[in-house]
Amino acid sequence: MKLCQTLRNADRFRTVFDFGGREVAHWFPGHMAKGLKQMKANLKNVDCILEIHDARISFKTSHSELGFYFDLNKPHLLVLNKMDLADLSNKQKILKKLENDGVRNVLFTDCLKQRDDNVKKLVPLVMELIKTGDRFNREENRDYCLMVIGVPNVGKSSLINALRRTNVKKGRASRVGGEPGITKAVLTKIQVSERPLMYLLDTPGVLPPKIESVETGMKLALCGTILDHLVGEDVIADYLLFSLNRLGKFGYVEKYDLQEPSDDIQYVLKRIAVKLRKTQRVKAITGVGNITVTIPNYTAAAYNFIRAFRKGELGQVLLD
Ligand SMILES: Nc1nc2c(ncn2[C@@H]2O[C@H](COP(=O)(O)OP(=O)(O)OP(=O)(O)O)[C@@H](O)[C@H]2O)c(=O)[nH]1
Repeated sequence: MKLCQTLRNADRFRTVFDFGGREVAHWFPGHMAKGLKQMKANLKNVDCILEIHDARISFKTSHSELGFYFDLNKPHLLVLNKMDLADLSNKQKILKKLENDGVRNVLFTDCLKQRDDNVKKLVPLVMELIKTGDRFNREENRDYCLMVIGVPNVGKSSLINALRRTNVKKGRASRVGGEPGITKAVLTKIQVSERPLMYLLDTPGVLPPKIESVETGMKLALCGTILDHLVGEDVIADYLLFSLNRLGKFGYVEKYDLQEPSDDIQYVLKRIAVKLRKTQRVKAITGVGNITVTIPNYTAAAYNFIRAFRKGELGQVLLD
């Protein structure tokens, strides 16, 4: 039954996405190199690195291409955040793949949840890693210091806030934003636990310098890592449709009152625009005078489609 569906889908939907000669280099601003340099310079002041990734792009992409890998001697914990948005039905496979890549310490988190049990596990887990490793020049320090690194908008500030909610019980420490690049202050030191006394160096979101494929760049864009306008909302929306169809996630059909799944982004955006009344009235000149016609606002529809995905309204996915 599943095989039949797969074969039917293979007939109906694109199996490869046409990136139209796009180049990733244009999407990544140069200031990120500065951020990376500052992080590297501060590594000697930390006991453990928290590398935070989006659980929807959790393994293939992140560790063949996105790993920061800059100090393999430091204890390292990979936090896969936004687990509420990820399809984790095959979690064991993800963990196995990561293990094959040499990543053994992994924690899935949902930082928006008021009390996430996994967030609670973070400090004890980090302590275990630090205790079994070598603190080098930090042996004398009574307090512990972590560095949180990750691409923009992945939830670094939210993780810090969740840690503080759990372990320090004081209000918000880090500003949380919906647009990539909101963590502007470089390397702010924030307390995240009282016992043991633990601080965390928050860093600005940076992309690793080497992103090999345009497809990885597009997945990052889809998850809100790169400012939409740098990539283009129309192409992000099309890649989203391509991905949903490929994964058999057809929640958009019911949400936007479509008759059936479609691979045609113009058609889907038109239906979304009609459903959400995102239409524009424009003047058209005809042979018999000016008339006003109503046309779909494709940009507004694409915006809504992408936002719905990012909020999890189109279902949980694993983009790798
Ligand atoms: N669904 C879901 N959304 C999350 C989670 N964690 C963070 N977010 C949302 O993701 C967006 C970015 O979160 P931030 O904490 O500002 O991310 P950041 O990595 O500090 O962002 P930069 O400052 O751009 O580097 C916000 O809209 C958060 O509400 C999560 O676990 N689940």
